[in-house]
Amino acid sequence: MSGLNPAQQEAVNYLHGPCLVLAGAGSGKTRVITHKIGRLIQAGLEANRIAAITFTNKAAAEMRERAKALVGRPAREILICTFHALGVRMLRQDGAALGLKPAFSILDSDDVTSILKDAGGTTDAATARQWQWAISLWKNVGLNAAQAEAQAKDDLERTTARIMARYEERLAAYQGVDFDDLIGLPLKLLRDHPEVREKWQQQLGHVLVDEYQDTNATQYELLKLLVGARGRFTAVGDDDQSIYGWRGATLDNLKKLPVDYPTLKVIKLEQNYRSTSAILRAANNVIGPNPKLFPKTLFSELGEGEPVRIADCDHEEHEAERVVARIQSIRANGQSKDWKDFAVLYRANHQAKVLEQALRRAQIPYKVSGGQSFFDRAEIKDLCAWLRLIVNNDDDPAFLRAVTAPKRGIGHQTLQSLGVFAGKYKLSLFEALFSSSLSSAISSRSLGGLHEFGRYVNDLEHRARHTRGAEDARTFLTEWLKDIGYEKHLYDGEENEKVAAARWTNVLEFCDWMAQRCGGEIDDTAGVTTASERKTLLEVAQTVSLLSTISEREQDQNLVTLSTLHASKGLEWPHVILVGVTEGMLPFKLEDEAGGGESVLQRLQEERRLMYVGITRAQRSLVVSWSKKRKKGRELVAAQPSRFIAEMSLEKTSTREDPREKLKALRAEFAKRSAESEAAAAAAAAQGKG
Ligand SMILES: Nc1ncnc2c1ncn2[C@@H]1O[C@H](COP(=O)(O)OP(=O)(O)OP(=O)(O)O)[C@@H](O)[C@H]1O
Ligand SMILES: [Mg+2]
Repeated sequence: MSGLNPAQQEAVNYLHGPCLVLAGAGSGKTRVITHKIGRLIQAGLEANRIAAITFTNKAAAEMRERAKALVGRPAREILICTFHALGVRMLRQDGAALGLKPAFSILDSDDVTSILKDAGGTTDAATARQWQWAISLWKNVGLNAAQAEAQAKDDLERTTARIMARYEERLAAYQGVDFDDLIGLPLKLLRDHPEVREKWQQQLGHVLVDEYQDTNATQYELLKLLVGARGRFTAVGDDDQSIYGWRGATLDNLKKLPVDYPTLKVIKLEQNYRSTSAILRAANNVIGPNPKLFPKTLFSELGEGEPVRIADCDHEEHEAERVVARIQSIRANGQSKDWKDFAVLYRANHQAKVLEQALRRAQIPYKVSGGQSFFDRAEIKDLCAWLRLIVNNDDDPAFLRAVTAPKRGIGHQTLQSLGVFAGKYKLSLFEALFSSSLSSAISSRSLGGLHEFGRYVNDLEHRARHTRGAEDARTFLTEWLKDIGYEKHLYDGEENEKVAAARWTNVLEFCDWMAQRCGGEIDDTAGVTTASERKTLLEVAQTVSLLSTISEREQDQNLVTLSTLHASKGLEWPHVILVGVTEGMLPFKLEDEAGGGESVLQRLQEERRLMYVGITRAQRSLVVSWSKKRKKGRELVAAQPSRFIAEMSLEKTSTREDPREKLKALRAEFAKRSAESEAAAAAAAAQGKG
């Protein structure tokens, strides 16, 4: 119980009923979850009967580390994962009740787009993505295609609902599930199959949920069915940090809890342990104008600290230069030595580019989180497609990708004929390939190529099933890449040799990572299998498509973080710089998109929460920067500081950084450095002589 205040202790000790911890940023909610895991184990609950649900894989990995430090070995048996990974586990174990094979495929967003293009008869990706968006929102509120059509408000919605019906048929045929199904199908499973529900309710002794404010309606229903009438759960959250409304998350889940669980114990935490008073005041001022779901007060005992600074910049590049100068000057004056003490946060992914360029020029090491993930790279997607196909032969999108990566003389025409044939006989592409009547549709030469491919996949599957442990996996992967000639394929397909080499390095890194998983050396943060046991390549391949980042490895590296505000949730850094706090960027274009589902006011409130999340990531220093020009398409337009800057109502003690002062400091810094390097050169020369 050390390291917990009385309110936290109360939450941690309340073991046998429903409990909600509702509190502002940095008040130790996540700490309550990790300590409560320890307390539950101490009270005799078996580790494998505890489930802790986090918002991202990365948060799960961190929580597992903390749990390990608290309870030691049993930590590996606790189910610590996202709602989606929990869904995967449930479907692998019990999906048969829904007609799902244990080896079903998880389709990523690109797969979904291409299936929708096909289902809706368009080649336009933008249109397909619009459908995708609408379908996802429907699924998140628990509507199926028929229900969506029944409640459609206009022709567009009706058409989309019909496309959804065709899309769902295809998923069933592929044995594929999309991300929303990872919540929707487990929910259906528990609803419609009492014996499965009973099993899970018996199995789970306590469920803990972090970032509860960002759960959606289906996740809430799933949670309810998992915990059953006993309601042994602990949810922690902060209504002021709800920032995924646009993806279907709803604060109704907070309002419903006391109604659905009349014995709910509500605990509030008021002390913030993260930020200085100056930072906390700015945060409280910003969130002030939002309507209050629950009244909250937050205080800090970390002292007043540095004033929050505002940086007025001329344009984006100028902003990026000042970010660099800020980081360098904090390091120069000895306040922080580590790169990992810094984070630069922004509203939209595309804002990272200018920052990356400036950091590279200054040779500052950084990582981009919440941006393009390792698994989104073309070469990694190729390899994943092969692995998916090995795991589930009926995965048509994976088939189409693998059969052309690398190209093996099977042309577009052949694949199209194969597709038509498969459609006619309701077969997957892989099944169709071995059909005896396929020869009527395809030339014998092409048929030879297809059969060879099919036999090769079967052979790989057989070998992958019997490849266990890191060393064998390494051999398998090396041989496989050689067999298919993947390295040559990369170099042939890329004019720039450096780019090809970088892509090949990614491939090797991926294989290494797969091998480590086979050896049980890496915790499986998706929680699909238990960590630390040796696994077969086939088992590891099954979980691959769910893991969206390899960033677990980056965790300990000493790098500056660039991140979207959304991806920064739950994290903290000593020094934070919020960039692009410019009207139109944050809040993001409110007017342009007015008339959507939400009102402009609701959207403004969500943007304000996003600003609050950003400010409250900072522990010791915070700079908020904006620029007088912002990009609108290709043009630069005049811009105003965000209204949130005024809303922070910084007192007079807060400084607006004066660029001239900065320049003076930088010049001094430059002079100091050149003196240092001259001295170093002189010393080296002297040594040379000696
Ligand atoms: N009782 C405590 N004593 C000292 N430090 C604490 C205490 N509780 C939490 N902390 C520290 O305060 C910081 C914030 O805690 P934590 O991340 O759990 O807050 P949170 O409420 O989950 O924040 P967020 O809303 O951003 O997710 C962490 O560095 C944590 O270790
Ligand atoms: Mg937290």
